[in-house]
Parts: sequence; structure tokens; C-alpha cells
Amino acid sequence: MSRIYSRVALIGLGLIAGSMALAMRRGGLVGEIVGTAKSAETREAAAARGLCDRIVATPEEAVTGADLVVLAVPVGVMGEIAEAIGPYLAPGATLTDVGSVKRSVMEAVAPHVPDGVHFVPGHPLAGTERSGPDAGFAELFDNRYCLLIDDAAEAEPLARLTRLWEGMGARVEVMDADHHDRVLAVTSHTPHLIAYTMVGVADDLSRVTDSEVIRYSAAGFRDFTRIAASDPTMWRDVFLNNRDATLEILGRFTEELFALQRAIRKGDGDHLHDYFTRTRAIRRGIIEAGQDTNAADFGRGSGKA
Ligand SMILES: NC(=O)C1=CN([C@@H]2O[C@H](COP(=O)(O)OP(=O)(O)OC[C@H]3O[C@@H](n4cnc5c(N)ncnc54)[C@H](O)[C@@H]3O)[C@@H](O)[C@H]2O)C=CC1
Ligand SMILES: O=C(O)C(=O)Cc1ccc(O)cc1
Repeated sequence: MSRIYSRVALIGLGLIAGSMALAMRRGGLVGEIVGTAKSAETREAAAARGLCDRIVATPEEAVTGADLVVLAVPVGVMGEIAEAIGPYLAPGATLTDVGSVKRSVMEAVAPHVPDGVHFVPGHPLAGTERSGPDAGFAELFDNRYCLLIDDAAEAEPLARLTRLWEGMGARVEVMDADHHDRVLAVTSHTPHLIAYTMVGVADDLSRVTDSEVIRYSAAGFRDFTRIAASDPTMWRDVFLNNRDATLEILGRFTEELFALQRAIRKGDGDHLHDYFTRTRAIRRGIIEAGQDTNAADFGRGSGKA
């Protein structure tokens, strides 16, 4: 495959940027990869792993001369980094991000994008609970969706970025930012909050039952502990930045939970059975439609049973 960009700047050198660097190299998709991260320790670890051709100390230096700039930092700091790099972005360059929330990132970044620079927000639906420069791997995006946001994006930069993600193994879909945030509140953000809560509850209980909660934990709870090991900064920022959609889904979730709680208290087995029959049909529908691509190996490197 011919080179899609000649110089890519990766801002933030964690799981996603590291995986992008390895996947871009695997496909021979780009020329030079320049990286930067806030801490010297992260930059050194990324250098030791050979993730980039060049690692520099500041985002301003990294973006100079780049025709693709990727913001791969927690969503809460995207705006301040965009402000810092804005004056250094090359005319004609594409700026993208990989944040888990889209509307607030776009609102924070867009005011700092100079005329002549194309901003195409993105979000790969692929990840693990691990973070940092040692966490990335080249196959992370294989057969996973990557959502690109077309609210204001122009056709040619969108098509070019689509080719890059496809070259990294992903399937690209295009949608608007509000739709993205509503869907992700259901499929990712609220489930993460539930996992965090369940592990917190178990931790409270373990004071009563010593380590039994962990020793006898079945697969369901182990999956919760994997998710609840995800990066605290990243997930704090996700909830603060997708507040309305997450609160809406949490409201619905608690209503349903209370209904199930009442059914258990009243011994209403029919209610429980009907509910579980409906949810089982949903899961079977997903498998039959062959849409279970994101369930396969999120547990990579997690020691999941
Ligand atoms: N972890 C996951 O499973 C997924 C994460 N995302 C999104 O990708 C983005 C990056 O996530 P990860 O790679 O998982 O995170 P990570 O924690 O592995 O890496 C984040 C990087 O950002 C740098 N950073 C943090 N604060 C900074 C600041 N103020 N200035 C400059 N650099 C800073 C860190 O040094 C680190 O290099 C986030 O916006 C997240 O929402 C998207 C899909 C999946
Ligand atoms: O580790 C998991 O199970 C995930 O759900 C990974 C993930 C986390 C955040 C995203 O925005 C997208 C994917």
C-alpha cells in the first residue's frame, strides 16, 4: 500500500497511540512517525520500545511539518493541547483525535483549528484496560469499528483518514457527534460505570468476608474487575464530558434495576423469567447477525480466564 501521510505526529504515547504507531508501521501506511508525551518517563519508555521514528519533548515540536496530527490523550486535556499546537499546524494538515467522547472534544478543539487545517474527529472502538506506552499492540484495531465524525469534516480529508484506519485493520463508519455520544453512553460508558460500582460493592463486602469475593469469583465478576482496572484519568474525563447522555442511560438503568429488585422481593418469577428471556434473545441476535466483533479479545494481556 502506498503511503497515505508522509509525517504523522502522535500526541500522547499510550495504548491507542502506541497501537496506531505499530499498526501504521505494519501496513507501511505512513512515512515518519513523530511522538510526544507529557512525562519524560513515558517518552523514554516509548523510545525504548521503538514506537516512533523520533520522539520530541513538546506537542508544538511534534506537529511542525506533520500532515496528520493525532490527539491521543485523555478527553479532558484535548482542548488545551489544541490551543498550544494550533499556531504550529501546517496548512493542509489533518487534525484528528481518538477520544471516547465526541461533542465536548469537538467544542474544545475546533476553536483552535486554523483556517486551512482539516479537523476530522475519530474514535476507534477498540481498547483494553491497560494504558501507557507498553500497552499497545499492532493488532488492536483489526476487525474493530472506528467511528469518524462528519459534522463539519470535508470529503477528501475524511476519505484519506478512512484509508488510514482501514489500513490499520479497522472498519470505518461515519456518524454525527451527538449520535456517537448517545450510542457510546449505552454500549461503553454506562457499562464501565456499572463495573466500577460492582467492584466497589465487592470491596466493601470483602471487609466482611475476607478474600472470598476474589477467591470464589466467577467469570462475570472477573470481567467486571478487568473493566474496573481501566485508567482512572481517562474514565473520569469520559463521564465528565459525556454527562447528559450517561445520566440519561443511568436513569433508565436504575428504573429497570428497581423493577427487578421489586420482582425479587415479591417473588415475581414471571417478571424475572420474561426479562431474562428478552435479554438472552438480544445476545443471540447479536451472535446470529455476526456482529460480535468487539467481544472477541478485549481481555488480551489481562490474564482473563
Ligand atoms: N483505553 C481504551 O481502551 C481506549 C481509549 N480511547 C481514548 O483514547 C485516548 C487515549 O487513551 P489511551 O491511549 O488508552 O490512554 P493512555 O493513558 O494509555 O495514554 C494517554 C497518553 O496521554 C498522555 N497525557 C496525559 N495527559 C496529558 C497532558 N495533559 N498533556 C500531554 N499528554 C498527556 C499520557 O502521558 C499518555 O502518553 C483517550 O481520549 C481515550 O478516551 C479510545 C478508545 C479505546
Ligand atoms: O476494555 C474494554 O472492554 C473496552 O471497552 C475498551 C474501550 C474503552 C474505551 C473506548 O472508548 C473504546 C473501547
